[in-house]
Amino acid sequence: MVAMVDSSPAIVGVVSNRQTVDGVGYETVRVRYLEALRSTARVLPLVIPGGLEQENLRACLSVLNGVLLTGAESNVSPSLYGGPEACPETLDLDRDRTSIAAIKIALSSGIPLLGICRGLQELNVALGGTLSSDLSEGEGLITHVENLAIPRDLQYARSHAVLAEGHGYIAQCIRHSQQNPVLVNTLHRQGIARLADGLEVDARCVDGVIEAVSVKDAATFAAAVQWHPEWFHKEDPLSVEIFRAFGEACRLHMIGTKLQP
Ligand SMILES: N[C@@H](CCC(=O)NCCCC(=O)O)C(=O)O
Repeated sequence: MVAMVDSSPAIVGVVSNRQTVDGVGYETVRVRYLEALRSTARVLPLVIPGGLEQENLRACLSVLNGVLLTGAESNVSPSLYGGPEACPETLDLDRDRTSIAAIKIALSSGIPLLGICRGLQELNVALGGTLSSDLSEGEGLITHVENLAIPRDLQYARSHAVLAEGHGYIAQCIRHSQQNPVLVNTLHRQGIARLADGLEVDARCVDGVIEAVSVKDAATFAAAVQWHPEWFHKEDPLSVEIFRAFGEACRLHMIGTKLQP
């Protein structure tokens, strides 16, 4: 008798951005994130549109084995963490609604979660933390924002060191990659101000800014980074480590759900 091997891939939802160009609305995801999921995490990405109703989002997550929260130019609405009012053009309330709800459902159902840049900020806010709306106003902080006047590859070049601390998922990835401290890229204006109680710090920049976090006592991989591992997902040892660890957790989730009666 020939044993049947199920080769279907784990499926990872990617929350998209709502953007308006020439008066027309679009849901967008940068292709680099989808490529990192397909070729390095070895999972199948599916886009989750922003602004989904709670019921439909639950239905969506019930067939997923992981959630990726990408970076975005838009900021998390300060109304979600008691911050100062922001210009509406800088926000994406549809994405906020979907991401925050998706984080809560994923964590309560043991679905693996990876946040990148805005995704890290969403995770902190979803769990009750706050954000600094402009890190450049903090005394003694290095520049964390990208220079938009230079070519894209240079904007994503490694620019400052982060040092692992604790034993969370990203701290482990950094140590496995055998580079600690490790140089990362940086393309964000905002950052964590007060860390949510449910999170632990996995890495910090030399200036003290929190650069990576893990969910305390999570049932599975649930972590986020402030830098952009998707940019070097094929060749950079730490980026490969992060996407592989996430992919592995998604496959374990898939096997677990298939074994359930
Ligand atoms: N707007 C926030 C988050 C910054 C961020 O996620 N940048 C990534 C932009 C590129 C991308 O979409 O991947 C902040 O300024 O801190």
